Amino acid sequence: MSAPTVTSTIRYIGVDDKTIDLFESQYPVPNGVSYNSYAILDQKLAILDTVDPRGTEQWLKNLEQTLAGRQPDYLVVSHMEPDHAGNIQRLCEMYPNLQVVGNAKTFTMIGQFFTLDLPDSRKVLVGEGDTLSLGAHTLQFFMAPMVHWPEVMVTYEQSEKVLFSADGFGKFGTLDTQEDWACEARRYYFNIVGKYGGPVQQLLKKAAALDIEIICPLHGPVLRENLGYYIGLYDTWSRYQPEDEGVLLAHASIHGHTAKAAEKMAEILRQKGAEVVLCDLNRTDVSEAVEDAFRYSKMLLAAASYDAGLFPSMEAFLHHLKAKTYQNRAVALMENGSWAPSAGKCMKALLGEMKNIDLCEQMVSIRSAMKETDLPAMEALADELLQK
Ligand SMILES: Cc1cc2nc3c(=O)[nH]c(=O)nc-3n(C[C@H](O)[C@H](O)[C@H](O)COP(=O)(O)O)c2cc1C
Repeated sequence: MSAPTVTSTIRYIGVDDKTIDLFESQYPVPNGVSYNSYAILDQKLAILDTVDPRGTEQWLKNLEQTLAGRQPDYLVVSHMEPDHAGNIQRLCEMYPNLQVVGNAKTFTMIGQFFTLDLPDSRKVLVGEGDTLSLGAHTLQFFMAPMVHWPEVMVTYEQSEKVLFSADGFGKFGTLDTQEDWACEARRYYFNIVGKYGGPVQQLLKKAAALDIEIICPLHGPVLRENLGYYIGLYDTWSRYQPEDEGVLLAHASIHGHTAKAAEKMAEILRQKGAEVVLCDLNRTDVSEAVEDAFRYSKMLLAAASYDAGLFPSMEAFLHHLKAKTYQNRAVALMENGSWAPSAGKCMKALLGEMKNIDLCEQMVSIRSAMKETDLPAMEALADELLQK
C-alpha cells in the first residue's frame, strides 16, 4: 500500500480507489479518491472507520498486516456514510468481541444500513467530550453534527495530539496523487460540506481548544505541517467569505454567440486588472464551477434565453449554488436572446432566492450576436462589478 505511517503507533490502513467514475454518483474524480481508515496499536487496539465496499479486499489485507495476529478491541465510527462505514458489518462478524464506539445516532444508522444485531455489550455509546483509554492513548470524542451528516463525530487522540476529523479536511484524489491540496479540497468542501458552514464553524471552535499536531481526515492526505493554513481555509470557506479577489465568468451558450460575448467580457475585465476565470457551463463539470463561484469575490453570468426561460446548464448551476447556500458575493448578468430575451429575468429570480447577493443594477442584453454597439454597455457593467 502507498500508505503513510501516521505515527509509530497510529497506522494508516485505508485504500486508494482509482477506478471509481463518480464519487457519490455525481462528482468526477479524475485522480480517484482515498477511503482513509486508521488503526491505533496500544494495550487495546482501535480501528477508526472502515472503507467503501469498493476497497474491502485491499483494506482487509492492510488490516491483517497491521493487526499482525492481534484482535481489534474497538471500531470507532465517525461517520455512517457507506464510503467509510461500508465494512462495519463485515468487521463485526469477523471479530465477535469487537466493540463499536459511536453516538446514539450512529447506532440508529447502523440498524438502518445493516442487518447487524449488536447487543448492548458490544456498543460503547459516547457523547460530547467523553474519553476512552486504550492504554497510553486516550481518545476523546466531539460531536460534529451536520459536518456532512447528523451522526458525525471527530476523535482527538490526546497523547499524540492527533485529530481524526471525519470528512472535515477531506480531499478528492488518491494518496499518491501529486497535486496542490487546496484545489481538490476546495471542490470537495463546497460540493459536499458547503451547505453546512455553521456546523463547520462550531467544529472549528471546538478544534481551537485542542492542541493539534496531526489531522487525519477520511479522504486525502494526513496533514501534519502548517496546520494553520488548512484551518484558515476552512474558516474562510465556512464563513462563506471569498478566498480570492476575482471574477468567475460562467457562460451558457447554445450556438456560441453568448460564449463569444463572455470571452470579450473576460478580456474587458482583465484589461481593467481583474483576475478572471472563464467557465463554459456546458462543458465543465458543475462541481468545478461551484468551487470557483465560492473561491472568488465576484461572479458574472452570461446565458442564452431558452424556451422563454434559461438555458439548462445555467439553470442547473444556479440551483447547485442555491443548494450550497452561495452568498456574500457581487454578481453581474449578461443575457442573450433572439426574439424575447428571458435569461436575465430568470437568473435574477434564482439569485433572488440567495442570501446577500449584491447584484449589479445594469445588465447587458445581447440580441443574437454581440456587436460593436454592445461594447459600451459591457464596459459599464464591468466597471460596476469591479467597483463592488
Ligand atoms: C431551443 C431554443 C430555444 C430558444 N428560446 C429562446 C427564447 O425563448 N427567447 C429568445 O429570445 N431566444 C431564444 N432562443 C435563442 C437563443 O437565445 C439563441 O441561441 C441566442 O440568442 C444566440 O446565442 P447563442 O449563440 O449563445 O446560442 C432559443 C434558441 C433555441 C435553440
